[in-house]
Amino acid sequence: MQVAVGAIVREDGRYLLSRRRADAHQGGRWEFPGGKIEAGETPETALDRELYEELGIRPLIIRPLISIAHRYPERHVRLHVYRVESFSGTPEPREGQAFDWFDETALCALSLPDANRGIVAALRLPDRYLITPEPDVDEARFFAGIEAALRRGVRLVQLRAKSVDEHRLRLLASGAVDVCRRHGARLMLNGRPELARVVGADGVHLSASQLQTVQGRLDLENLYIAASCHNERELVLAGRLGVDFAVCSPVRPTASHPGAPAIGWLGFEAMCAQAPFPVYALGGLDTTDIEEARRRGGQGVAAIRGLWEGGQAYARHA
Ligand SMILES: Nc1nc2c([nH]c(=O)n2[C@H]2C[C@H](O)[C@@H](COP(=O)(O)OP(=O)(O)OP(=O)(O)O)O2)c(=O)[nH]1
Ligand SMILES: [Mg+2]
Repeated sequence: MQVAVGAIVREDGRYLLSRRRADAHQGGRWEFPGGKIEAGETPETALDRELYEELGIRPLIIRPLISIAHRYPERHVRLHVYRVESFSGTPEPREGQAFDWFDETALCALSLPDANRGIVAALRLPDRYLITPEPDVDEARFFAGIEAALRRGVRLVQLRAKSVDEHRLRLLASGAVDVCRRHGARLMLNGRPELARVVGADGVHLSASQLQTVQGRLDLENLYIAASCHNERELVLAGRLGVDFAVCSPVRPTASHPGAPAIGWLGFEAMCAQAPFPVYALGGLDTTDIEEARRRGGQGVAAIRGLWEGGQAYARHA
């Protein structure tokens, strides 16, 4: 079943959610308003009709957010989710449903249909994800580089330091957490979940090889979990593990991974269609590619060089 869904956002950043009728599928849970796409409709026209029928409003500015396929035991759905950034009219419960406006924290505490986990992640994540270049001995310059990116608006950072020992990684991670905190940004640690917790990181980023070793769902409570994926098999593993988002690469051939076969924008698009969570494009990209990544169904762009000091190389791995 194809479904059009609207994440309606108000000026104060709150989202409108309605309560599903007790006797409906997923009854009693909170939903983003929307409904079934009927024959002859596009997702956009269905969204327009549904929001009018359910709330008496007309969407004015909408932006594709994420597309999610989900199998409930009793039906399969594909949710075409839009961020509704402006609308006309005043929302009223035209079908007798309860509805309310929720900020991000309240949203995370609601009981939502299982398919909605990826919607909430997409709403909370930014459109760029900085991956740090491998740090060299000049740590001051390394932290200054992170700080400069944060000043340019980066809000999500992965500390990736593959060549350092555990002790130095811990120091670097603590320093990176501090810098990110000061800018209201989140830090993902490429490393062990225990270390992420100890240093106060916001999440852990798993390599594709770490993905192979985890069995079942990984429950890290309030830590974000992300993973690097290069093909659809790895995306399936990431889904089983319950990641919040993934990075798919390489979209273009890169200097840091010479010889790795590029997936191209078409490959990226196919991976986004498969993933029930937000996906960043990685590999030879910078901020000028964000629009393309979003058109292909992605959350945005992840980059080392492309988000670092205006694209300058920092070290040999950058
Ligand atoms: N509207 C909406 N549907 C969702 C969300 N998450 C989610 O899994 N779904 C599922 C639940 C349903 O199986 C399906 C929507 O179908 P529906 O039957 O409620 O659609 P509708 O509004 O056209 O319903 P109705 O007129 O028949 O009452 O999508 C969500 O956030 N919003
Ligand atoms: Mg509905």
